[in-house]
Amino acid sequence: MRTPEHPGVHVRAPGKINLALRVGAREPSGYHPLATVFQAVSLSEDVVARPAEGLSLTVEGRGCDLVPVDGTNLALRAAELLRTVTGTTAGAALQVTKHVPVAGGMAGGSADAAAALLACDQLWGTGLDRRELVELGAELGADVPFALTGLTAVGAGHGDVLTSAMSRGTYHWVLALQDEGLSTPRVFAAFDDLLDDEPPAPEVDEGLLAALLAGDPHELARHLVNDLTDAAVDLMPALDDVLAASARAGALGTVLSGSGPTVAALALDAEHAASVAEVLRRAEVAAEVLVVTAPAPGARVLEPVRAPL
Ligand SMILES: C[C@](O)(CO)[C@H](O)COP(=O)(O)OP(=O)(O)OC[C@H]1O[C@@H](n2ccc(N)nc2=O)[C@H](O)[C@@H]1O
Ligand SMILES: Nc1ncnc2c1ncn2[C@@H]1O[C@H](COP(=O)(O)OP(=O)(O)OP(=O)(O)O)[C@@H](O)[C@H]1O
Repeated sequence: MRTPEHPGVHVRAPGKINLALRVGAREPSGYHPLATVFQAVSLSEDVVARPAEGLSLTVEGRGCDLVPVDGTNLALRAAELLRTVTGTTAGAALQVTKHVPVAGGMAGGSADAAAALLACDQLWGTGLDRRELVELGAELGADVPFALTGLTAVGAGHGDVLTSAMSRGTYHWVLALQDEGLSTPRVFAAFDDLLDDEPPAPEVDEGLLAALLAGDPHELARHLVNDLTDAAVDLMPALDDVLAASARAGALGTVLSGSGPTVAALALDAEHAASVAEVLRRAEVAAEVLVVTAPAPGARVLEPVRAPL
């Protein structure tokens, strides 16, 4: 009797915001040392991996027109890397559904890579453990390990050396999304251009970690910081209006996420978040305004994909 074909594996992986992003001086490798606090949010990416000959990819959802579907796509690169490392000859048809804005500073591509790694690992039965997947993820991009682990974590090195951070409670964020993205290497290059002196070695403020431990959004708001803000505004001057409007909208605090242009505004609770979001929408400084909660879990397998009837 013929075994029915595997219906596929559905994995969801979160986008992130950086509650703090401290950046040091460019290293000879071209990378910058970072000290960052990541928080995974409820805006996430979906990847379904189905059995197939060879590797193929479709991308749908928010900003999908801006996403390459060739071998440079991070989800395809992740599947290819897993094949090389494990020596499997199995294939997969990957279906990516995007919700995280493309080039928005929220690591959507990295979430796709994390989700594809886990989905293909499950589909092919390669049986790598979480630690091995995280190591593979780091080869694909600095933000991929965090998309696998999720929740709240301190990132050192290039952002890929993670230590989990204790966090109490649920945080309510209002995200101001832009239509246009910002290129991460360009923002780091602008950061270098704006420097007068060598920046100090980056460190995360203990006050921020204490605020997370206490579950105190007022205290957390006081410690939000991003050293890439001036560089991102330099490349996209309209961001100044977004940051100002977010501050005026009554949020506890605001911060640029990663290399931008997404701006995150912290609210006290769900009701406050809805009112901040409404004020921001009326200010017409963002292409889209969303309310999300955090921390969210890392890449995880969802219910089995149903076989076609
Ligand atoms: C800015 C952050 O979003 C903060 O979370 C991330 O560090 C960016 O991570 P990412 O998009 O996964 O970045 P990668 O794909 O690893 O790097 C893209 C480019 O950004 C610059 N880059 C990135 C990370 C880093 N610590 N220093 C850098 O200078 C480098 O020019 C690099 O070639
Ligand atoms: N699966 C993917 N989804 C989105 N972009 C991808 C993907 N694969 C490759 N890319 C390329 O990577 C670029 C950056 O993608 P991404 O959306 O992850 O940016 P980002 O959120 O600013 O990243 P980060 O916060 O990690 O710097 C895109 O402009 C696109 O050209």
